[in-house]
Amino acid sequence: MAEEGKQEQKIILKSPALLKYILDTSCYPREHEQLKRLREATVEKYKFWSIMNVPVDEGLLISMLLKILNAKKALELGVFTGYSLLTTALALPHDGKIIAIDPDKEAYEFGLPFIRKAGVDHKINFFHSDAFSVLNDLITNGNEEGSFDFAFVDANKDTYIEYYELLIKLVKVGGIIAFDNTVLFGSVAEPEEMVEERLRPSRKHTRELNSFLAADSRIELAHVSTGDGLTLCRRLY
Ligand SMILES: C[S@@+](CC[C@H](N)C(=O)[O-])C[C@H]1O[C@@H](n2cnc3c(N)ncnc32)[C@H](O)[C@@H]1O
Repeated sequence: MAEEGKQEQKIILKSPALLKYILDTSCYPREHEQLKRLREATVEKYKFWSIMNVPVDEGLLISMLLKILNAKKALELGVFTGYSLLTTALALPHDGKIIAIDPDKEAYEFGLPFIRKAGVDHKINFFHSDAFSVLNDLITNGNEEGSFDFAFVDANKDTYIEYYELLIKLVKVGGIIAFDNTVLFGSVAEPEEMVEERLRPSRKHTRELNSFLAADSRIELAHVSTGDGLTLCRRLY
C-alpha cells in the first residue's frame, strides 16, 4: 500500500522488509480505527507530505509511554492533520488536557472530524499560532510552569533548542519532552555533501540538538530508534 511505502522511507532498521514485518504484524492491527482513517485520508489529500504524520509504530510507543506516565496534561508543538495529537488524546484519561499548537489551521481542521468521531476532541485546546509565543505566554501569564506531564515536539527544527529551554520549565520533574525526527532520514550520520541540499539546514540543527541534549545534566535521555528517531528527555530537577 502507498502509505506503507512512505513510512518505509523513514527506516533505520536493518532492511525495509523488517520494518514492513513489524508494521504488518504488530502495528497496523493495533491502530485505532480513527487513526487509520485519518492516516489514509491524509495520504489521499496531502500525497508526499503525508509523510509528516508520525508513523504507526512510533504512535503506539507514545501511547504506551503516556499511559505508563499516567499523563493528564500534554503539549504538542506541530499538529499537521493530527496523527500524534489523536494518539495523545486517545491515551489521556477522560479529563486529560492537551495544548496543541500549529500555525497551519487548515491541516488541523482537516483532521478534526476524525478526532471528533473518536470522541476525544473535548481534551484539545488548539492554538492557531507559532509555538514560541504560546509557550512564552504559558510561562509568563499562564502560571503553568512545572504543570505538564508530556510535551511532543514535531515542528520547525531550527528552534528546537529554544523550545527545549521553555519546555524544561513547563514539564514537571519526572515529565518527558519528546523530540521527533532526531535522525532526520539518517542524514545526521552522513557527511554534509552527501545530503540533499534542502535537508542540510535541518540536519545541522538536528545534530546541534542531539549534542546539546546529550550534554545536558537536567535530563535523563533515550534516543529511540523508531520512526525517524525519537528522543525522550525526562526532566530530573
Ligand atoms: C511534521 S508536521 C507535524 C506532524 C504531526 N505531529 C502528526 O503526527 O501528524 C510539522 C508541523 O509543524 C508546524 N509548524 C511549523 N512551524 C511551526 C511553529 N513555529 N510552531 C508550531 N508549529 C509549527 C507545521 O505547520 C506542520 O504542520
